[in-house]
Amino acid sequence: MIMAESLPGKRLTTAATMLRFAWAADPKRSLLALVLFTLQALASTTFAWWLKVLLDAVPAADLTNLFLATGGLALSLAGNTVLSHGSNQVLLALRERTHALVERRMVEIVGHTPTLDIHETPAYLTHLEVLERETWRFGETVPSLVNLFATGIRIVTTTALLVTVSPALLLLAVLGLPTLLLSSKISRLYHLGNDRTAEIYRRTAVLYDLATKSECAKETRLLRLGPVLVRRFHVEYRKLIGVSRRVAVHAEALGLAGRMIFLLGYFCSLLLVVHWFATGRASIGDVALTAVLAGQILSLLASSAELLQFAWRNLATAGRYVELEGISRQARSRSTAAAVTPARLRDGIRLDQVSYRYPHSTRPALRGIDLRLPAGSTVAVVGDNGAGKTTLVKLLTGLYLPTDGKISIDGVDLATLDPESWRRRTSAGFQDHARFELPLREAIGIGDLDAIEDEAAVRTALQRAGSADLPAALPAGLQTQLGPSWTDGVDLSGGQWQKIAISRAMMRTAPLLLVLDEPTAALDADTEHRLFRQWATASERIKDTSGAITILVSHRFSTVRMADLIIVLDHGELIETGDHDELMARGGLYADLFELQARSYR
Ligand SMILES: Nc1ncnc2c1ncn2[C@@H]1O[C@H](COP(=O)(O)OP(=O)(O)OP(=O)(O)O)[C@@H](O)[C@H]1O
Repeated sequence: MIMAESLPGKRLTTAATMLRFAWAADPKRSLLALVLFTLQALASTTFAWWLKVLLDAVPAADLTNLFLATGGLALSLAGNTVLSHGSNQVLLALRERTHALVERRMVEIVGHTPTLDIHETPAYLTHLEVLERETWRFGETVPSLVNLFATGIRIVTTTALLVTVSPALLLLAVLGLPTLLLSSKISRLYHLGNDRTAEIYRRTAVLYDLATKSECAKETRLLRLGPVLVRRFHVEYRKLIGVSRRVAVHAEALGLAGRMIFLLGYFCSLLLVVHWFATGRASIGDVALTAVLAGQILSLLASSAELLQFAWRNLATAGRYVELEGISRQARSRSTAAAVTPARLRDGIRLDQVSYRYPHSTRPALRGIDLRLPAGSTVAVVGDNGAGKTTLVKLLTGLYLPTDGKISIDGVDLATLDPESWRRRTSAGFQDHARFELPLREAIGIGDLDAIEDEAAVRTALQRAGSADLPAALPAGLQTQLGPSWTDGVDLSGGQWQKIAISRAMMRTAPLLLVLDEPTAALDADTEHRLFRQWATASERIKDTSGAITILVSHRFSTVRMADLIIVLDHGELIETGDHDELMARGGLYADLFELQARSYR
């Protein structure tokens, strides 16, 4: 995994990405920020110059220079005040726009990634979480870079003025280096702190949701989980504060150490100049100039250390974005050299030695699967909990790529198919379906975006899902707003939500692959049986035109037995295939499971 702070080369790419963001979000304001911040830095530097002119003019009673310096000082101050007001306004607007752009890009990155890796790899989840909290950092890119540059110029010019008193005072600037060097170490500490707290944040978010989300309300109350949740929430929060405090103390200690080294140098230089004054080698103006300028260098170093830390932390956050973008791009790049999904299936789907291991899992969820799903067939997948059924259907729909082996669609490797074109020809309904809080028509219509406005298509999908009567049961029919979080929203029963998920899967009229992963679990066995018979008849009707394959994952053998092909999985391995009669005759796991269920119904 690439961390922005561990690879200097990556930092440059990251910095370039951040600048591109600021430019894309608001080119005019980015330019304006650049100009205003540079002018502000110049105004502050001229202030030190006019101060020197004033101090030199006092002992010589040079009235012209005294008036000139007074005017210059007033102008520098006024310029600084006006410019800092203007640059802050620009900064606020730039920050808002960049923040909005980054959020939009994050939605694109996550939403357009065809596979599920980003959601299931802990390191990527950490990136997502930190980015969610820190997208505002992208808006700081231009100002923090300009500020850093301007502070650098001010340090150099102030040191140059100091050298006019004595070159020995150059040492003062050298003693400021530890402060600057330590700033990158300090920001690394904060970055690692973010990594360490991400999981704790996740746990507090889970506990918060458990305590506040309506889906959990029944169980949390019946189980009297309230006090337990509050206690655990406090424990996690204490951990969070503990880690953050430890990081802050460590960082502050380092920062303080750097500043103490400089302070020591500051006092030594003052003593030295006072000594020169006492021995007649320096004027009172030199003492005053050293006291003012050395103090200025001190505050400039402190602010540049802070700016550096800030810039490193911005880069570290942006590094997380760059990494996620890379993963998304890699996943999407498949579509560029991609083969196009066939208009109809002739041969079917083949799996050759297909294995899949989840990220960070030691055991494969599927191992060495060899299988042929003939075009036009209805296929049932059975097996105990955790056998790998859902993993198999996620591989077939392209949500994961096999870690080994190959899945071919009519001889074409699925990994080389344009994911978009394959998605357009697949439909799926899952047991853990999403509850889209949209108007009913849209919650179903999104099953086929091309037909989302087509009310007749939505009604046909409802019919095919055996739910034609659902709109009539809701206050505004197809226009009913779903979801309890809306003022006029309606919450539904688990079975009704499931009917919507199945209707969504029925929106496509000619999919090549229809996957139903226990979407009927909340319906009674008779309804499931009737629906599957209906789908099997429908796919029989269209099999000559599309060669569609229907895959059903179910624990109900009364439905499973109707399938043309039954696949039996056990601990990630394919142990039996055949139709019901063949598998019963074999007397293996399928026959045992079937008998067991049949007995309980007798
Ligand atoms: N996101 C994930 N990360 C890591 N392991 C996972 C993930 N999802 C599933 N697994 C593991 O993969 C194995 C197969 O899971 P899968 O969901 O495919 O089983 P299943 O046969 O569909 O089970 P069920 O009948 O309970 O739905 C299980 O051991 C499970 O713990």
